[in-house]
Amino acid sequence: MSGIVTYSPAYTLVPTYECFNLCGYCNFRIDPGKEPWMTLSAAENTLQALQKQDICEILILSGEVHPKSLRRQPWLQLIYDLCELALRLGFLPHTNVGPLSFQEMQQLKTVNVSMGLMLEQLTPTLLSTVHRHAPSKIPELRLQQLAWAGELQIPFTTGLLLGIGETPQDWWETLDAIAQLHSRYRHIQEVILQPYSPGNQQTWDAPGFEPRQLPEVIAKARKILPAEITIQIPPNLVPDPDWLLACIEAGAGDLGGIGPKDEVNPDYPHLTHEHLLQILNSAGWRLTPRLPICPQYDQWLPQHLHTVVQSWRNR
Ligand SMILES: O=c1nc2n(C[C@H](O)[C@H](O)[C@H](O)CO)c3cc(O)ccc3cc-2c(=O)[nH]1
Ligand SMILES: C[C@H]1O[C@@H](n2cnc3c(N)ncnc32)[C@H](O)[C@@H]1O
Ligand code: MET
Ligand code: SF4
Repeated sequence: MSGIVTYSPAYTLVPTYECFNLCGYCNFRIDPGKEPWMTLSAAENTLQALQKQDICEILILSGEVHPKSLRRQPWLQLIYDLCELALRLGFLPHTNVGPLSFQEMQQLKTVNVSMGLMLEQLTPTLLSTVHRHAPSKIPELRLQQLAWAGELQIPFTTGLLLGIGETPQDWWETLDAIAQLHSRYRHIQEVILQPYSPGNQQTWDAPGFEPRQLPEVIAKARKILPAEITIQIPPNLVPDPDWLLACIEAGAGDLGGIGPKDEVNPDYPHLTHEHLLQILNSAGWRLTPRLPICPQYDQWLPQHLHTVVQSWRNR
């Protein structure tokens, strides 16, 4: 078999690393109040330097401020302003900053071409293990986000974090839940199958997800999810080229956002573009850049976003 594999040329902006959750596998978070937040002028300098490069997507990825904190509103405002800035400089923002209220999502819809939130895993058993100190990872809360994104017609990315203490049966149940929500709203663009990969900051001591298992999971996910949902895998977390190709053969059609730094997994740098191309081409696959929104969702965009997306499609 052969065909096309896509990726999104992306750069990640981090409004803040501080997070009130303490997921056992996280290598991203710092304690609240430890570091100042990103400033708009720093972001503007960074983004201006990127304008000369072939980057389309700005991924806004953040640690979380508690919904009841007085700092929640300024935090959301910063995220909004960063999206607006990215748009003004010609980029397409995709925000993944944890669970939001319906109103918060509604606001961010006006400055994002798509948004995302990983379900991680729906099994409640993780609430007494890796998610014991992570109220944002309550399964019902995350499912609610997917339903709200559907109601608001936000093109959405979700996914599973594999190897955090769940069983294979749990994978199929989480995938079924995504398929069901999608059949109601038709808003899921892509599902990320993310192998948990240990780093040197996390509190949980466990080996990573075995990447050799990934092709089987992809093949079964491909049967559970409808064909219009793309399965995405992060190539930097599948280190062996043969397993990477096996994942693609099994039905993973997208490699996600690829940029200079994987902020979530800083210990796993991406291959160079040339190396990745060489691996894929050697097996007959073509690697093509894509936008963070699929064409079938363009009609869901507010007019000002529709215009920016059209100009990217015409490049
Ligand atoms: O570089 C990364 N990009 C991540 N992305 C970016 C993603 O690959 C792209 O932003 C989407 O495919 C949209 O183009 C996420 C996006 C989401 O909506 C939800 C989770 C992730 C997780 C990661 C991640 O761990 N590392
Ligand atoms: C942004 C997304 O990154 C994922 N994430 C968080 N920590 C890790 C890790 N150690 N390995 C792989 N993925 C991780 C979670 O699924 C989160 O939702
Ligand atoms: N805090 C958000 C979440 O876990 C996004 C970043 S995770 C490193 O969903
Ligand atoms: S994974 Fe996200 S929610 Fe969990 S501690 Fe890290 S930043 Fe916070």
